[in-house]
Amino acid sequence: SWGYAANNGPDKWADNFPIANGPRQSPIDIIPGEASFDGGLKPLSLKYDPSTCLDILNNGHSFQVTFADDTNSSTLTDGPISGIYRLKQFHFHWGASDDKGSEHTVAGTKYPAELHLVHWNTKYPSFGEAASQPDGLAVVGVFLQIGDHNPSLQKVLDAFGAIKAKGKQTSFPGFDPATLLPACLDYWTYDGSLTTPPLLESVTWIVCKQPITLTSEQMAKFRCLLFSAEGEAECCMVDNYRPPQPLKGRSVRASFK
Ligand SMILES: O=C(Nc1cc(S(=O)(=O)[N+](=O)[O-])cc([N+](=O)[O-])c1O)Nc1c(F)c(F)c(F)c(F)c1F
Ligand SMILES: [Zn+2]
Repeated sequence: SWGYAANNGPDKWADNFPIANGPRQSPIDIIPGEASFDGGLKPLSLKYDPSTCLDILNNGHSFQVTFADDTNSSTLTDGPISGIYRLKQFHFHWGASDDKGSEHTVAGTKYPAELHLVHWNTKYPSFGEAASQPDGLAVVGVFLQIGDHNPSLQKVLDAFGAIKAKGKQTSFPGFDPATLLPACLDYWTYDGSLTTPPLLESVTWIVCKQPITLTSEQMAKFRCLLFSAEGEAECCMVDNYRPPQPLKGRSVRASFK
């Protein structure tokens, strides 16, 4: 199946997922000078309840922290979207070294990693149903850059021992994802897609301008996870990012001047 290696990586995804060459694919290179300020864009409203945090899982292409999404306890509202979107999970994309790893880039600049908080539109009955609708998902992207130690992220890293190999999962109660957000929630927004197969074109992307920080030692811990399952030849989980895709006429709006 799909992955990030030469034989099954982003350049091969179109073989099984022809939408890979579609009109609203993600990620993209964000060029700040070409984004248009939209005064009608509202500030993001992210309200997360730590008691909805369930577990942490190595899914073979990243690790994800999954949330109970049967009530409106952890939601995204306002910003560029209308209605209520529920948080389903968050995960990251990162590189084999600190000079690459993010999916979105900013005027060609790559960050060492990118956090994705995946939300679904509650006008649809379920995540799966929402994921097939053009306004079904909203993903908040946050860049990571090397700097100060990140105590909140350290709680996530401390769980890695239990999820080293593909398919491993462990309970992860009481984590507050709001502690992973930057202080300033200025953002760029555009219509895009999932950046992993099935690459569904159902995502309103909301990419924060301000990165969060972590140390190089913390970043190195991400690279201890494995793409491979127990008993298989060990393959380090690195470079699990799709490169930027053609804009194809889309406009990118900025919530800030
Ligand atoms: O739930 C999903 N989460 C997800 C999205 C991305 S993403 O990079 O595409 N993203 O949108 O941030 C990356 C990872 N990850 O762990 O790397 C993820 O686990 N993907 C997903 C799916 F797996 C399906 F089979 C499906 F039918 C569907 F609708 C989906 F949306
Ligand atoms: Zn992602």
